[in-house]
Amino acid sequence: MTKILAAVVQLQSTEEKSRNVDAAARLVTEAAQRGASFVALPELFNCIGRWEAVVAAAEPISGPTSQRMSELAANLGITLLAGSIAEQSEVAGKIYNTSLLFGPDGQQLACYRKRHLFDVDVPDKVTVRESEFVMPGAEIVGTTLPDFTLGQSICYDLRFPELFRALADRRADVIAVPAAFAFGTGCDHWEVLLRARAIENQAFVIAPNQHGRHTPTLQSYGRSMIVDPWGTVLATAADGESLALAELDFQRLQDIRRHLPALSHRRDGQ
Ligand SMILES: NC(=O)CCC(=O)C(=O)O
Repeated sequence: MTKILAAVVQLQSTEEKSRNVDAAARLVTEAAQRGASFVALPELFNCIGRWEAVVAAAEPISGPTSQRMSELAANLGITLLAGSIAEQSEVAGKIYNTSLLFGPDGQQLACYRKRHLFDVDVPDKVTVRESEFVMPGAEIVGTTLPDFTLGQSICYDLRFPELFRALADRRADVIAVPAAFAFGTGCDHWEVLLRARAIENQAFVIAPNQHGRHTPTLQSYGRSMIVDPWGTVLATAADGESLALAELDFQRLQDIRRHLPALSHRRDGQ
């Protein structure tokens, strides 16, 4: 198959897990009913807010949220990227920020732990120290699916082109960026970075984001997006909890790579 319909789910998650998981399930179901066979949820979709609340909500990988997502994928017969959840770690008081991938039979196909942690202090825009609560992941994850190879990242990873190049080296056709990208930085950086990563790695970029205010000091930018390998934005979510859908045409991807073979023009293997 050279074409599939993909969907990104935009959420305004809270600290209330059951509400968030129900909202996610409702929009994933709507996306599947509209024909999407690959659906992606945003970062920390099942609980976002104060870090203490996120840590308290952490689950093992095969916990209630992943079981619900596995069942959802199987019932709908779709491939589901469960954006990220807080995963319990071996260190007290710390979690992993973990993205899980489920196949159409409900099987867990991949697990990616966010590698780059958002420790920033941008005056009047955003101040966060994710590493106080989150352990960095070590692995780079690319998974070959029947229709395409998926590379995984999470949010702040978007600023590290070397991760995306490593995913391109693993032959990623689609790179997922589930995010809770901050409003303060998102206005200027979100779309530019997504389009740059798509163009330079000649891959579709699937970027479900959180939108709106989660706490008085934490606000996400929204504008969840699907970008094609030419850098064209194929779909953007409206503000609020919503969906954006777009066709991924893998023949077009191959054509772009053939006509403009920049990835094979790299010097010194870089
Ligand atoms: N959750 C995150 O990693 C946020 C990253 C972000 O907002 C950025 O500007 O980078």
